[in-house]
Amino acid sequence: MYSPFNFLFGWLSNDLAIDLGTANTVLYVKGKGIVLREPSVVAVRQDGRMNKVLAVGQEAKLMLGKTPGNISAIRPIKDGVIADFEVTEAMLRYFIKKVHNRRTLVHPRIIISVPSGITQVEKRAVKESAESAGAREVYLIEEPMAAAIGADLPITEPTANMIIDIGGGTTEVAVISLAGIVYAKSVRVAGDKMDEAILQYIKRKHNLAIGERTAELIKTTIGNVMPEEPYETMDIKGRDLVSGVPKTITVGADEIQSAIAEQVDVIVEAVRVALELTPPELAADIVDQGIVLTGGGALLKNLDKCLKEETGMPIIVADDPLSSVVLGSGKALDNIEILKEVCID
Ligand SMILES: Nc1ncnc2c1ncn2[C@@H]1O[C@H](COP(=O)(O)OP(=O)(O)OP(=O)(O)O)[C@@H](O)[C@H]1O
Repeated sequence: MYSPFNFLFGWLSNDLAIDLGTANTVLYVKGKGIVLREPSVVAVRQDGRMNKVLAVGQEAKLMLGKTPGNISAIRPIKDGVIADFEVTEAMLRYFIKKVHNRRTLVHPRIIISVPSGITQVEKRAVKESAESAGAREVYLIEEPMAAAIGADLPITEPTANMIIDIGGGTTEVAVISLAGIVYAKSVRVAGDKMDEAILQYIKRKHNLAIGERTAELIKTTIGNVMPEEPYETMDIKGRDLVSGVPKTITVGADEIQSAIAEQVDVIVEAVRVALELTPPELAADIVDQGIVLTGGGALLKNLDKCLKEETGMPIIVADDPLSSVVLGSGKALDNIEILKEVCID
């Protein structure tokens, strides 16, 4: 409900929602909406024992695979969890400062989304890195819950809300009812594993070495789970593994489909298992209301069609799948009642 106090509080507040993703970090400021979206990459130079941060986000991503010996472009989040604590903290500190116009005295309340079913140790790492980066209070929310709120599903109703969130590191499949998670499964197969599979395929089939950025570009350009003839093609550059010199080849969408088939199967299987384990009354709701697809992986061409064919359920791609998680976390932050119900310890 609108109130001048809420308005004023929202305006003065520095509270943040953060989707600390394997591929992208997205920040939402209370009262303003999404204010930052950058790749979760940090370029670090090793000076003896000290590490110096050279670049963060987009600038650092451009350096992936192109750095000289003493500089490394690090992705500190792996499979949805913190793999490098120090670098994650430096990245968070940089992003928080950036959205608060480099004011260092700001100590916001922060809500961060985490994969469902992560360990206590992994949760503590997220909380501590946010605290070290300047947070006053840290709340955690499970990604599928945040994605469901962000996709405007009626999570507090006694009805099944089924969500599939496909990110860079994890695919989360969950059924939510009455603001609680009835079923959740997180599998560590998502966009990154598809990129890796494309990279290996090009190496094996075409004797061409490519980097992970090129592999991702192939996926987002001609990646298609059910391509049709005439197949889309793309010219890609890499290093010929036989002659050792740079070379350009043409790949087709049919090839990329077979390269990522194993990863797509894992996702389909996770959804099938979730449907099998959902209590019958809730399963009936899913038949009526369908399953909502979020995360960057939802943009993979025809994945929705393939999931529909494999499960027989209606599949709805969220309006802005790359933002669902952070928008949901932001909504929770805006509403204390929801925040109390959906946050985890
Ligand atoms: N058009 C597209 N087609 C296929 N994949 C895409 C497309 N656009 C983005 N992606 C993929 O989506 C993934 C990133 O999605 P998202 O930002 O939701 O993940 P994340 O939140 O960083 O990861 P996680 O939730 O696993 O920690 C990347 O693997 C990216 O390549």
